[in-house]
Amino acid sequence: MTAKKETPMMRQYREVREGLPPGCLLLFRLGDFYEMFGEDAVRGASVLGITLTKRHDTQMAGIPFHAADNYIQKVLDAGLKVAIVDQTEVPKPGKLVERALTRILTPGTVLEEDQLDPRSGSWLAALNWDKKGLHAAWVDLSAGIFEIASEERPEDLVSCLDALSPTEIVVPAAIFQQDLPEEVEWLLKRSIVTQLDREETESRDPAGELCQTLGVLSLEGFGIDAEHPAVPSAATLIRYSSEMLRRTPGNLNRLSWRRLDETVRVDSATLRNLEIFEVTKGGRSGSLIDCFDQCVTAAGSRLLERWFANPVRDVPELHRRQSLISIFHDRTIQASDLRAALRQTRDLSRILSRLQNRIRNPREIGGIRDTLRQLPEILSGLQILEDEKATDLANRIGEFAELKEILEKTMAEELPGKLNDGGVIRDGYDEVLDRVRSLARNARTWVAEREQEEREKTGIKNLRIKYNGSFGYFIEVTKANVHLVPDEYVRKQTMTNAERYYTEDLKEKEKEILNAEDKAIAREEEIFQGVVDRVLTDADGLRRTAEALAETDLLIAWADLSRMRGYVRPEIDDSLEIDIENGRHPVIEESLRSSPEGIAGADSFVPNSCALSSESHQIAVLTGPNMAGKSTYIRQVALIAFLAHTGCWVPADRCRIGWIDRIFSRVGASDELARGHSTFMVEMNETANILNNSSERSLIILDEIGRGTSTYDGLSIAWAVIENLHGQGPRGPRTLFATHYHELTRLEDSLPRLRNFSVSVKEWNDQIVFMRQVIPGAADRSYGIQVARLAGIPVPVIDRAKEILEALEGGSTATNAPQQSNVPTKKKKPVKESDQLSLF
Ligand SMILES: Nc1ncnc2c1ncn2[C@@H]1O[C@H](COP(=O)(O)OP(=O)(O)OP(=O)(O)O)[C@@H](O)[C@H]1O
Repeated sequence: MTAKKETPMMRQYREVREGLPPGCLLLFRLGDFYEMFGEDAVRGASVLGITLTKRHDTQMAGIPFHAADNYIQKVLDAGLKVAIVDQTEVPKPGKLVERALTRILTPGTVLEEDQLDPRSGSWLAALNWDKKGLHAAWVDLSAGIFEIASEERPEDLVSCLDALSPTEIVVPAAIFQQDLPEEVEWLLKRSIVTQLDREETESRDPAGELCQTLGVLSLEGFGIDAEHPAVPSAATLIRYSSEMLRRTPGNLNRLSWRRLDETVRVDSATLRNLEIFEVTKGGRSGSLIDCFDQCVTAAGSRLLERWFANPVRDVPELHRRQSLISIFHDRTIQASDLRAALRQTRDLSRILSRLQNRIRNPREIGGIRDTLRQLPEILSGLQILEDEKATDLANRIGEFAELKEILEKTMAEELPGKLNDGGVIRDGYDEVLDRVRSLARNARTWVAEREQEEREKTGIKNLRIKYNGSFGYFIEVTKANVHLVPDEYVRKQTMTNAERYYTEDLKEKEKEILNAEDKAIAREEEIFQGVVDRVLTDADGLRRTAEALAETDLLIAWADLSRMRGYVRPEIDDSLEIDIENGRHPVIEESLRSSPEGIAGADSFVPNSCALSSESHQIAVLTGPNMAGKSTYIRQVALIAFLAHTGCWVPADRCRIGWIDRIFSRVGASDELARGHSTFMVEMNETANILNNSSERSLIILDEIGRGTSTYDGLSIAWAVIENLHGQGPRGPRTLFATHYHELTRLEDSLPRLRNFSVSVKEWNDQIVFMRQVIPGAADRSYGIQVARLAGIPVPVIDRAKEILEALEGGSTATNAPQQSNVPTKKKKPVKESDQLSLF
């Protein structure tokens, strides 16, 4: 049997297919469709839910070219890459059209508007792990941000990456042959991972490669040594992105080194526990970031995400952000005018990134023009404030008067999404273009007039001259009037109800029109490219402007919500204290505002104060009934501390915080269970991390540690943990410890820097009323049974529980209750002094 001869087009296809990286779906442009063949077609059809067909034994599936974006998004969501082969010349009859691989789209390298979340960064990260620690580089190609970091303790860097939530991570395949730290494995499990071969990740001169892309002679200008252990990861990212974009990224000119000791470290567990970016059950709604995002521009929201992912210890920088909020807070009218102007701006930084990577779209150039139109108003809006920091912000915004004039002169007011649609360049700007356009217009008028003439000549009242892509211009006559058609009409196509004809002079005109239109589009393209090149000469200034606009938007949004919600400017200093007067939990406060009936009947948030000092009142042990508000209180303190380090104002009447190096939390464990650890193991791992890594500058919140094991073991561990955090020295980390172990309140007698607090409740007719107030002193009872009743436990069970409790507390056995010695009571010591407490 002879092998079937390969067609030239299939050769074209095969040549590209063979060179593609694994996991790619190849979309091959065939006229108005992107086609997939063979295995790609089978896979694509199942991912996209489209029909699989077969032609000459080859399986095929296609998607319309014009609707490709939606389909591409689905493929990327399924974790696959998409290779695009486009036609690179205008098809000519009888000749194989030239095609080329123009892009490989991967989740971390997409730049197209439709495939990016406007309010979230799109991070592509590269990791490497060796004896010196974990090394990483990450880039947002859609915004031109490029950073590296390296840490001896992998968990520190993992939490920094966790906050960024990379859409794709590239790693050398060999990394999996080593024993990876558990945190790294966990991070990789949650992302789309691309494994690269050795030759793709190793380079003789990674620093040199980086310099070339960034357009610099050395990395020293960025404060980065060529031997920095994360430099190879950064070079890997450049190589990988270049392969996917089919060119070196054109919008990277800076590399920053994220020094984690300049930031407030918030480990991954704490990010999740405090629901900073996502709520525990998944999704952004109800998270802290959601509560603080009231930006009017997408770039403002992305900046908020970056500031939340990178809380800083840099007190002057925090003061700068706070002062600007303060000005916008006080000058409401000016701030609202600025906001109105910002609302009219477009996403400059993403548009620029696309242009710099040769993804051009006339509407986006219109977006730049629309933004430039707003700049004078924004500039004067900032200058009018007559404030040094607002002026600094204004100084980062350019005017671009000349560029604006060029865009006004050249670009039409209403712009099409595609260059080929025509109508991009204004009438009157270019003589050549005007001439060809008027030829086309005249010819079209000729056609319209001709229709009228033909109707009169033939007496066919409903005769129409129409146009379609495959036949060009034709005359359409309904079947009933066919007998009136003159001889010179040439029949072209028969329809159910009509006949279609052409005439020689109509064909001549058609040629003239199409010719003129082609010429017009070619001329428009030439002018448009000139405009794009001109925009790019201002790229650096435009990018700086975009950053300043995003900052203005974010700070005005924060000022606005601070005013609406009654937030205050926190004082941040070098002290070792936290002093919050009437603090509130920002997310719960807002949710109570919108739904006035909480489960316990609360109708508004009850504020509570907090005073901690590493040197005097370092540890607060918080007791109180279930549902009283212990977790809420300790979380609210951590959230206020977190917010203060982003520059934001905080929900309190007054707040002073000595800067914090790390925020630790040990609360909740749900999603950690997925790692295959028991609740108790997770709890102990996290506690070990806290004990080993906290300093006198840290803030720790601990919620019921020790509850995952037997009461005595748990209590003993909790007791020893508090003693360790207190330590023997003069100071220790500021700590809030919420617990149901009332025995721990006795530590106040032996540890001078520990204070007891409780959340108050009142008893009324055997019911409890939650007061939500944190007061000095330990709680007297647990009220667990009353809370169980509130939760809907059946009455007989509640009654029986009461009997058992009474029996335990009174030592009676009349109710057939368990013996007191088997069940720890809340009021009694956990065990006999001699056999347990002597340990403490
Ligand atoms: N200060 C407050 N003002 C108003 N409502 C509050 C306040 N604090 C807590 N709440 C409400 O009470 C509910 C229970 O609070 P929280 O979970 O903090 O209690 P808890 O003492 O930690 O309970 P448990 O010991 O059972 O874990 C919260 O979901 C919230 O709706």
